[in-house]
Amino acid sequence: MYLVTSEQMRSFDHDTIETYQVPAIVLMDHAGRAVADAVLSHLPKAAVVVCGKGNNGADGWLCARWLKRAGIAVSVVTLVDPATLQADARLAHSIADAAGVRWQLYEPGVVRETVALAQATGKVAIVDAILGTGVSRPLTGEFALVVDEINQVQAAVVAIDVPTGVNASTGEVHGRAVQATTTVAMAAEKLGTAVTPGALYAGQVRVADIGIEMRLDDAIAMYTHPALFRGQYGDRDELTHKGSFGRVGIAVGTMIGAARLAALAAAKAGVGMVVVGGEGAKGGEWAPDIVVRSQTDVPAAFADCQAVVIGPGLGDRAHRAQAWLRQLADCGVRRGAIDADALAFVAQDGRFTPVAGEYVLTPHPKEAARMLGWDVSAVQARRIEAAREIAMRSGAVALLKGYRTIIATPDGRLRVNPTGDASLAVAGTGDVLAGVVGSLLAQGLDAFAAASLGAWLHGRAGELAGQALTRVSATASDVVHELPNALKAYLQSLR
Ligand SMILES: NC(=O)C1=CN([C@@H]2O[C@H](COP(=O)(O)OP(=O)(O)OC[C@H]3O[C@@H](n4cnc5c(N)ncnc54)[C@H](OP(=O)(O)O)[C@@H]3O)[C@@H](O)[C@H]2O)[C@@H](O)CC1
Ligand SMILES: [K+]
Repeated sequence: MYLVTSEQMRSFDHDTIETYQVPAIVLMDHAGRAVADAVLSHLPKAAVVVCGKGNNGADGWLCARWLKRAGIAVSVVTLVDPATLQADARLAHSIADAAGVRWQLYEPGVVRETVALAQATGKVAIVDAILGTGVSRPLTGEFALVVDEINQVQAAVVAIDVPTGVNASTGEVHGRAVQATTTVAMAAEKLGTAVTPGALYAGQVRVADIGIEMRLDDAIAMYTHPALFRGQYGDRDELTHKGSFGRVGIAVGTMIGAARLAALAAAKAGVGMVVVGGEGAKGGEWAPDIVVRSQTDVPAAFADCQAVVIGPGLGDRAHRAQAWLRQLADCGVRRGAIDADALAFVAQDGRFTPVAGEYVLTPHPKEAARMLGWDVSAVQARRIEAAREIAMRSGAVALLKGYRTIIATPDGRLRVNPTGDASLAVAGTGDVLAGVVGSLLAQGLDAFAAASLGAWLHGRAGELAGQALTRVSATASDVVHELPNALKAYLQSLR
């Protein structure tokens, strides 16, 4: 569940080698063995291991030896002349060479030909040992050619640590990347394969314990998991009453449907009371569980709430968001979810107005781009940086929506949400998320917890709606209906 950057990994490798006195070649041999096991699980008759010049390549040479011992017809294609290899990569090559592993120097077409020849005997697997955490620039020349060749042949591809071309820290793709079937990550999954676009290249990620000692602290990113919220959410005993679970205020503007979704979602996520107020509140049709306040003035309607949701369906009333936040703070209301059009009043074109208190901003990539003054394509290529920048500059928790939603805090902590699928790619699901996050904030969770648990529940509800109704037919209302089942899944994983 931990997600590490290249820099963190380098420091852990260094500690293990220097302080714990485990020689690097021992770690790499464990890595080679773990990758060989992953290759064998594809039941190939032959394997082609493609090695680069660094330690990722060293893992590849050692893996080739283990595959040979397992009776697989293995050959290495190397991008550099082994005579020029340095340090541990040189030793790894010698070990493989002494064991009789066959190898040849890369030339364009060689991977394709070697795989085609091997396919005569049965299933073939390719091992990507070209670049790991050391990738530092776009792939060009033979590195680009070999990646294209690997991606064109029909074979299972097992990537060592990260697929070549994926930046292990950021998930950016350096021009092109190996499309892996399986990625075997050493010691911990790299942040770059947890978030998009990197995640789309990694296939199934397995983590191998190769004996690296890791220092785990707040600086380490992780996947959101229910166990993180044990004791904070989900337990209710006989002595609790509606006042124990807070009141959330949902601001209603001109588009009432969005506010209705947010209000229902907030109720299903367990808040003690959902209050709607603002201009559109009185005219709307609300479920009987929703309390409608007659005040059209948002701060006055929500003065006794613990949290607010500002954004869903506000439309052209969103320009008042900033004044509302100030007035709410004066009444002691300093937590909430800010979404949709209201986000523009926190930031636009890179100009930020910081938000004080426990607030969660929930932009989708287009809204994030508008806030930062970036292109949407830049936000999608560098999602971690985008989320971090919004959090740091706004002083609020940023939740950047999309597959593998990223949650960042102003002080640099990071979570990646593992739940959710294409069922959520429909209008209104963002309003549902804002309602859930507001509900959790009103129940007392801090902004980081509310954002990460909110994304988790919302994502799981989306998956469940897709399973019940197909990803094509599932709507935002269906996601609301599945929230109780998402909550059951949450409670079950705490057992
Ligand atoms: N350290 C340890 O003890 C352990 C390490 N382990 C393993 O080692 C991996 C990290 O190894 P690493 O640091 O040697 O980096 P790696 O990814 O092999 O790159 C090598 C060199 O490639 C180059 N290069 C960069 N970009 C390029 C490009 N676009 N196109 C062409 N070349 C490019 C660049 O050198 P440059 O050309 O810039 O001089 C870079 O230094 C890690 O992922 C894991 O698998 C684990 O098994 C556990 C123990
Ligand atoms: K690799």
